[in-house]
Amino acid sequence: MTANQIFEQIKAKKSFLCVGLDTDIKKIPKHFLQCEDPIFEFNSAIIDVTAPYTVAYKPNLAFYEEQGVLGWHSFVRTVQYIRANYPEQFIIADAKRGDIGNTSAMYARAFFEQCDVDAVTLAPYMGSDTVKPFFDYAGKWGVILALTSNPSAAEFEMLTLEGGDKVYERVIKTSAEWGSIDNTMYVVGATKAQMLEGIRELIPDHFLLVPGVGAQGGSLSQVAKYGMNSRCGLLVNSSRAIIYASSAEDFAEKAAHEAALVQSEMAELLKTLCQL
Ligand SMILES: O=c1ccn([C@@H]2O[C@H](COP(=O)(O)O)[C@@H](O)[C@H]2O)c(=O)[nH]1
Repeated sequence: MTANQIFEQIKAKKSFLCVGLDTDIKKIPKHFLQCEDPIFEFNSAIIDVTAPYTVAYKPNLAFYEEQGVLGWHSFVRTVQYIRANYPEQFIIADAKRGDIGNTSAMYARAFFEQCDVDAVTLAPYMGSDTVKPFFDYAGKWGVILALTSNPSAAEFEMLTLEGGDKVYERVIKTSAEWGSIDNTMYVVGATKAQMLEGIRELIPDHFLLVPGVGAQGGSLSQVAKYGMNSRCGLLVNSSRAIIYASSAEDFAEKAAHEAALVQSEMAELLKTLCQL
């Protein structure tokens, strides 16, 4: 998928919501535990009700790997389900991969060949040879961690380097040369929304994946104010606040309601800030 195709979806849905499929078997409604593949059954129910309000899904691999081989199977089935039923949706494997070149090439094959996601999140700490193998696949994306949403992000990402750049700024400036606006996105946490203004000076045109609204308390309006560009340029993720809106029988209805609320705020922001 190209950046323009993502933008077309944003315009069509009036949404830049990414629903995070952080499916914790201990948190899903109890009746799913009788199914052969509870995580997949829960995910497909959530996807069916949230798809009208979202342009992307982001399964986080930790929640699947925690279940061993069965969890990987649930992950693959979830990706196949989205592809088959909602082919317009952008699928991000939140795996935070990155290793020496030949190993990274194996990660890229795993996610782009064995399992047809659109994008993988990447830790850039080890440098260009760890990220570039993901750019060998036309239409696929690497989503590079830049300024993350967690409280201890400052321990490394905010350190000032010789020359004055913060570590996350150097990550962005350097890695922006490795790929293009059609294969590189950056993770910037919604909990650091005001920093988006400076980040946009470095990368005005790149898409940003922004986690941290909802359960982590980041502000959607602040993210849009500081981070939106003329083609929106944002995918804002919310996981727990949507998928666990209720743990009772009405879980799907409540998840749809939460997603619809976020989408209507997004529609308003797109109208005001992006003239859409
Ligand atoms: O900086 C980051 C990078 C990744 N994440 C991931 O996004 C979701 C957020 O989930 P919520 O339930 O909406 O808080 C989760 O998968 C994180 O691992 C992040 O939060 N911050």
